[in-house]
Amino acid sequence: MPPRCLPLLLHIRSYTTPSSKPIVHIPSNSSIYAFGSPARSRTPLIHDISWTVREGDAWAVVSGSGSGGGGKGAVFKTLLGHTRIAPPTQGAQAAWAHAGGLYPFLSSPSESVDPYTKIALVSFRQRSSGGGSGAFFDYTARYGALWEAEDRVTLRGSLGDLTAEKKPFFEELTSRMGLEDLLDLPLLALSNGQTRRARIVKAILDEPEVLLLDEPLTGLDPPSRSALTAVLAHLHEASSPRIRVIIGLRKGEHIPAWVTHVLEVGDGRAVVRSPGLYYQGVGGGVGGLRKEGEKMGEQVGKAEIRRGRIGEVLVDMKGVNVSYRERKVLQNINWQIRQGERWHLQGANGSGKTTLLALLTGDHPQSYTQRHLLLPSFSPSSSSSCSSTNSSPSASPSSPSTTPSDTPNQTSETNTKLAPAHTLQPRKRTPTAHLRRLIGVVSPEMFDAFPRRHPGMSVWEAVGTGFDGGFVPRTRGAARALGTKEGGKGDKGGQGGVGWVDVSDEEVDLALASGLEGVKLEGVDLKGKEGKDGLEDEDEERREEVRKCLREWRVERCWEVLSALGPAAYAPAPSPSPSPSSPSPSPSPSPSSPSSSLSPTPALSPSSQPYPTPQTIAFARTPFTSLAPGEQRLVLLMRALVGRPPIVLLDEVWSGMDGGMVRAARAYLRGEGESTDEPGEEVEGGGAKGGEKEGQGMRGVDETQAVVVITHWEEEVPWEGEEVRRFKLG
Ligand SMILES: Nc1ncnc2c1ncn2[C@@H]1O[C@H](COP(=O)(O)OP(=O)(O)OP(=O)(O)O)[C@@H](O)[C@H]1O
Repeated sequence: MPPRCLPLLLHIRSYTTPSSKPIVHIPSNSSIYAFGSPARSRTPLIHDISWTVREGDAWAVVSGSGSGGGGKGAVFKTLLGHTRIAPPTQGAQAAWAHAGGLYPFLSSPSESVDPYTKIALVSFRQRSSGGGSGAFFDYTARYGALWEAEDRVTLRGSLGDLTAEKKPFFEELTSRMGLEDLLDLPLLALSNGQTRRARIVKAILDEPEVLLLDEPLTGLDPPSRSALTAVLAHLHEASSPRIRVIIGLRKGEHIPAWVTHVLEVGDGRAVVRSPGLYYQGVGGGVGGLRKEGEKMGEQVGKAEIRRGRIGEVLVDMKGVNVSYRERKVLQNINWQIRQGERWHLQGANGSGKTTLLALLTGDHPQSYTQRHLLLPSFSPSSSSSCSSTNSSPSASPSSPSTTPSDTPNQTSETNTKLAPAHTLQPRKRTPTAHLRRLIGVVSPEMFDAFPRRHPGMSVWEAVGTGFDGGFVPRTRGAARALGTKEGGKGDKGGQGGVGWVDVSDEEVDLALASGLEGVKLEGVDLKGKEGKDGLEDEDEERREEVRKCLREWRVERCWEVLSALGPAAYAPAPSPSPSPSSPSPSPSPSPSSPSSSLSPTPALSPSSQPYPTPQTIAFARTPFTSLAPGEQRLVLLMRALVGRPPIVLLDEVWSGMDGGMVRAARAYLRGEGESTDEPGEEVEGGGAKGGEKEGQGMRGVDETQAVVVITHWEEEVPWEGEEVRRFKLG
């Protein structure tokens, strides 16, 4: 896409003299509140904001750290009329309203205009989910034949009817944005980057007066990024159509050259900066990812490689192909993924990265037709095992066996080691439900599809769905078990089920048949006591012990990820009250509510404090839907990690998160908290010097797990150098 200019942009409509009134105006020292909160009794989302956008300005709104992901989100909500702006005095309020309110340039004494019909937002969120109902929607539909009429709407059809006058502009724009060859594809078939570009093009063609683009460059490959930046620069200069663009960026993200002003939002404050000054305040790397002077990834990968810990094969594909009629998307792909490996999956938008991952997760129907696609599955013939370590999964065991014969019956002595618990099988023979348990996924599709309709689903419940990779909270028995009376309709667990995770009969069976790791199960004979009287009773007893054991491990895991990635890690607060950035009405924790299961091992704490802290407990109870999008993303990352699955897929994992969240997540993935808290110095030959707890505690992924990261930004991969392997799709 050569950087041609867009002459047509400038001539499509006759130039109209710009209004001398400001485009956006928030009077000095105003506060912004979520709707429904009384002015003086609640913490504002943003306080002391003064902001005026004038004709010709080009603004970027940047989330600073400590914003809880709601920083720029709160500003965008305000621009869309979804918050209440409170000027400091009644006089200021009256003057502001008289001058035209938030959008003075749209106020006209002669005609009444609803300004919000003139404003459009394109967010990093990809597709509309469940028709906006919050129900789960099948994000895998695009991989199969598209049957429904609505699924067959083409990109061209979705862009609306074109007048003859607009047609040249349309052609120029779609060509510049690399969409011309995709116009006749079903909208649903487009890749994430293609969809994002298409949505921006549609918004431009609709010619709003103000266009809000939240993280428009996220997920775009470098050529698409340059093309979009150039189009936006021309749009900024164009007098017709006159579209004022305001972009939202993460702190540290590259600020396009045409941006003239920056509004930085964080910690409930908004500060105006010039882009030049702003650059000085930002550390290196993308998205504020790297701390100054930080050298990434020296501890984990290299040490593990030295120790020869790179392990068994988890995925094996040879000659893999995917095509849709004549459109060949993947051709002859050979790839092996092993334990301990950290992969960076690269490729331009539309090169097939998501398709490849959908083969691994079994979501893609063509995964069944591959001749050589071996995936992990629970091995029915491997023996049970129960580890005394804390770092490995329960019903999501982490050490594979390439052949069932590698796993002879084990005694209780071997139960203290990582035990083989799953095996490689052809996709055809691998139940998809097993793949859901064995592969943790964060992706734009998952973010969009994750159901938000479940009444009051708490953060705890959302995280807990990661144990089986499903979408339905698993806290049915919580109210009874925890002895709470609060389990009303929609809150079956009482207090959001916090401190409880159900373990199904099927999971107990799986644990008994395939292995059970990471769980203290002293004295439980998983093989049964054959020949004794009352075998049935003993079986039942054993099953209940296994269930209890799994449940305790799961509860502990939930607290670990919530502590490592929750607000205590990204926005530590001195008191348990919710941070201003969190719009959620988190109940403050009552000292009586945590049951004994709310007090897991203090040694796992990221700081010297025992966890969970009151702040973490309050966060666990918060309704998932009330979180800012960045926080929801982080919760879905917790969900992907909580079961310690052997494979973790991180697709565009940082979008929507602020700098503090990204840093907390990277530190957890790389085990930085672990090395600071528990010295456990790594030594050649394995083990850890003086570190009984090596591999335990605050390490998001360990050497038995493989991670695949998909991003167009090298800097976004949490590991670097020789510890990262690269797989590039052409
Ligand atoms: N049902 C379909 N019919 C035709 N083409 C399809 C269909 N589904 C996907 N494609 C095409 O397959 C290609 C690969 O899509 P995929 O989502 O895997 O790309 P990607 O590498 O993940 O891109 P991005 O970086 O934008 O996320 C795209 O060009 C897409 O248009």
